[in-house]
Amino acid sequence: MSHAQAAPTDVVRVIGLVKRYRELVALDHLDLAVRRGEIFGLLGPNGSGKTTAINCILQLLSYDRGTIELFGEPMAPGRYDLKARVGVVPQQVAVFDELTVRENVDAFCALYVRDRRRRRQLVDEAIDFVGLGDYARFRPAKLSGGLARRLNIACGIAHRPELIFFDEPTVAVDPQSRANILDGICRLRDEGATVVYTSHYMEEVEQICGRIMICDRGRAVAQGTADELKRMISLGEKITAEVGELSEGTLERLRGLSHVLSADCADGMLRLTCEASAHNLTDALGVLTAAGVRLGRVWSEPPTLNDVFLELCGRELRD
Ligand SMILES: Nc1ncnc2c1ncn2[C@@H]1O[C@H](COP(=O)(O)OP(=O)(O)OP(=O)(O)O)[C@@H](O)[C@H]1O
Repeated sequence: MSHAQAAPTDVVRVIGLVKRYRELVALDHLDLAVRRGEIFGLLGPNGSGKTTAINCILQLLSYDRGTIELFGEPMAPGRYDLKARVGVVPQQVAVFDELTVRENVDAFCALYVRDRRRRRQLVDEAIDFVGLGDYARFRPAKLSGGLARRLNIACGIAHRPELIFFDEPTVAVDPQSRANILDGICRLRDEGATVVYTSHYMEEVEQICGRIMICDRGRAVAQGTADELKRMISLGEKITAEVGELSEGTLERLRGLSHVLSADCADGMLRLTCEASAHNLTDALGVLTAAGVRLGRVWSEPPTLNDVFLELCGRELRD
């Protein structure tokens, strides 16, 4: 993959990042460019290097090679001026058990904001933002998993950072908190923040991210919008049909259609994969009808990001 293009609006720019843990190459010449005001998705299976990349960018981890710039300036462990402009919501909930919800948010905000009055306002806004107003006096142990995640988010965003990293914030979260979290991330973007969002949930990434980088084994496999990624693969359409008896000859005729990539039948289900074409369904139905095949339900689906991952990396996104 070519080096990330520098653009004046890039908020994060990473070039050739290499991180090794002994023999294991966790990041293998990773390039990354995140534009101001976007939600940028890092999509990859467990162990693909997403957390390592974030920790290197934040200088929480040393790395072997590579250049990292934030807001157009070189990032280094001592650049507290840059760090103050960044918010982090780590994968594991990391809060103080002995402090209340409100005291926790205040403690994190105090790392960046000295003025007490200003801080009181920011803390109130962050608690409101994640919908924890009724729990402000609770200690974290009393919160459900989803509410604890929301507290984690409030702690990461209270100081109004321009750039926010969310590392898998919806893992093991109930649907209501998940919707609240995704909605909150979009609102942060709408208010002007730039967001880097890591996940192995393709649906979430597709739902909220403008551009997406697919990563695997520490490498950037492909990047673009979800539509651009889907156009990078040969698969354009998946057709499924409930069928009665189907002869090997009919299957062969389906395989012979000009845009069909594969045709297989098992347990009364016919599955076709096709290149993008306007006539896949009518062509397939033509063959099936001519052969007198009894049909039940028939449906067609566009590729998913899992299909993109499968074709580019040779395995499922979630294994
Ligand atoms: N401290 C460590 N020592 C040795 N290997 C590590 C360490 N931390 C991470 N790794 C390895 O580096 C690779 C990348 O891990 P990383 O946690 O960055 O992936 P990830 O995409 O964030 O996945 P996950 O969602 O599971 O955290 C994995 O193979 C992991 O086992």
